[in-house]
Amino acid sequence: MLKVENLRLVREGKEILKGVNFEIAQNEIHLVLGVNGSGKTTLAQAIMGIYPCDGRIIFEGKDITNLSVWERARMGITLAFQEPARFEGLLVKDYLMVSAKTKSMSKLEEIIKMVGLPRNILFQEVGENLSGGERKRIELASVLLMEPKLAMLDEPDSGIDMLSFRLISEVIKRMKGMGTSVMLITHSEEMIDIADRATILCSGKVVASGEREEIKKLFKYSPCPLKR
Ligand SMILES: Nc1ncnc2c1ncn2[C@@H]1O[C@H](COP(=O)(O)OP(=O)(O)OP(=O)(O)O)[C@@H](O)[C@H]1O
Repeated sequence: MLKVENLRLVREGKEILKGVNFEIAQNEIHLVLGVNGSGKTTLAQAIMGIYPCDGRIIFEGKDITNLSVWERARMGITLAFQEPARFEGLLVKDYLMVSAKTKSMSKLEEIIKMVGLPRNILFQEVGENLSGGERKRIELASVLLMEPKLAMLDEPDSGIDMLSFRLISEVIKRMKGMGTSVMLITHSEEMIDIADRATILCSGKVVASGEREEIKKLFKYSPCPLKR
């Protein structure tokens, strides 16, 4: 469903993506692994259309390289940020309602339960009062409510406890069950077990892409062979 061809991206004179090629199949959980600074977040931002880049991005057979973020979002692509949202004064229910495809309180309640949060959190503010883990789950709830075709999740596993880690893994599997393809960005190999396939990014290049177990072994052996 997504094909990235020879993607190149330069920011402030630095080449961050150096000709990235990879594909995500329909209804697949695809893990993008890479050490810090390998370009994972930049790749997701380029696919979302946040930064202009050279190369081609094909989504469901259409060339979307020159489309805006909003046009891509309308086509069913979404990106959940690494640092979850903070909006002082905005209630969780209102934050979620903006992105929800089905705008009903019962849908919000169902999803908030799915991500393991209590119903009353809907009436709290999306701000400092919530922990990082809670805001991560709210971010995940907002992605679920969008019902996207492709969800790119940037490090949903960072800064969370083991219990939340299991719950987030379950939610990602359910996303797949609901027909969403998932591009999962992480530098932890623990999340690889829920993936179907994986890609290793290193210094802005794809060094391997393929079956989960094969990539898991490769990453353990040599997480970034291009780095000296
Ligand atoms: N605005 C910018 N200008 C110049 N270089 C940048 C800019 N933003 C990011 N970079 C550089 O691009 C490289 C890739 O960053 P990116 O955040 O995409 O990596 P990452 O793999 O997601 O890292 P992490 O695992 O630490 O989140 C890094 O070396 C970073 O310093």
